Amino acid sequence: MLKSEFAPAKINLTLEILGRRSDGYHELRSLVAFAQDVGDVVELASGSLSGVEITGPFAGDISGSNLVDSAIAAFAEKVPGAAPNRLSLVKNLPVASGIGGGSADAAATLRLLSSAYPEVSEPDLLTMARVLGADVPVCIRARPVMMTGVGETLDEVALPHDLYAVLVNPLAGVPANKTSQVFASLGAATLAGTPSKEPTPRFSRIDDVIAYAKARGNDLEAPALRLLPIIGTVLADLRRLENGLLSQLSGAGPTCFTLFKTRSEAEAGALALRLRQPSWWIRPTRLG
Ligand SMILES: C[C@@](CO)(OP(=O)(O)O)[C@H](O)COP(=O)(O)OP(=O)(O)OC[C@H]1O[C@@H](n2ccc(N)nc2=O)[C@H](O)[C@@H]1O
Ligand SMILES: Nc1ncnc2c1ncn2[C@@H]1O[C@H](COP(=O)(O)OP(=O)(O)O)[C@@H](O)[C@H]1O
Repeated sequence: MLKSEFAPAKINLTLEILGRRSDGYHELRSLVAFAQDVGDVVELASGSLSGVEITGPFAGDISGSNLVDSAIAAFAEKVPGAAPNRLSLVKNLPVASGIGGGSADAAATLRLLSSAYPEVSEPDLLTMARVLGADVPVCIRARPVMMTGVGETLDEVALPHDLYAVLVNPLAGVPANKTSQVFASLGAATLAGTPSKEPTPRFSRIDDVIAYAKARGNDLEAPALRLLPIIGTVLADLRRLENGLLSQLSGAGPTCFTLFKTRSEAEAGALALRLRQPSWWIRPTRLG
């Protein structure tokens, strides 16, 4: 059996942008969860050459160098003598969509490669992850966290068990530098110092999560809507779904989500939306 790692979709249940740093990056505060059964798969393949072969419905949409290759290179640099590896990637997640697909793939690659090196710890992987992208550390964890800094500070959060979502992407054309355009369009103020840290929230019931997410929202929603107005249609359609508790944008978009209390409600929501919008990518999932 070849080894494989699941690379789950990341969902920003909230995304507050606290200000712009002098290096152009933004300090943020985000409640992040992961889809339990929607994601890419990174697998060790046979062959002696280092590199990645890509299959799956969105294999053709990755432009430029693949983050899996970058992760292989980052691992080889930090672990001298690491054997070259041929990997395969099943690309199930739409590319550049605000659910961190590339970051999840890079993180899954680092986890997979490290499984042969017990001396490589999670802090080592988090250090490698930081240089690959702001969202890669959180995808190393792949568990619910409060994410702060530019994405490198991770505080574990307990989410109620029964939290379900429908993820929706309209598969509209997205510009190559979408994330930096959305951040730039926000026009956030320059930070004077390090933002003060809030206590990590505690959620005993789903209603606590909904109240928190409603109050915090996603600060990138307005600039993302300016860049991709179809996000407005997605959110309007999601907000009409029966039993939906909250509909919001994830990351810099354009993927949006609606939260539900049960799997059957999420599945019914996905089915209803597929009838209205057959060309959209629509996935019900459990969050954790
Ligand atoms: C917005 C978020 C929220 O989770 O998610 P996505 O929409 O990408 O899924 C992330 O912060 C995206 O992380 P990631 O996609 O890894 O970003 P990077 O490749 O490091 O940076 C892409 C660009 O986004 C901007 N950027 C990113 C992160 C951050 N904290 N501040 C920023 O200003 C910068 O302009 C940077 O040039
Ligand atoms: N394995 C990969 N999967 C997805 N995108 C990748 C990958 N490798 C490189 N990329 C590039 O990274 C950029 C961001 O992709 P992605 O991580 O899917 O976006 P987002 O963070 O918005 O969900 C895209 O321009 C894409 O071409």
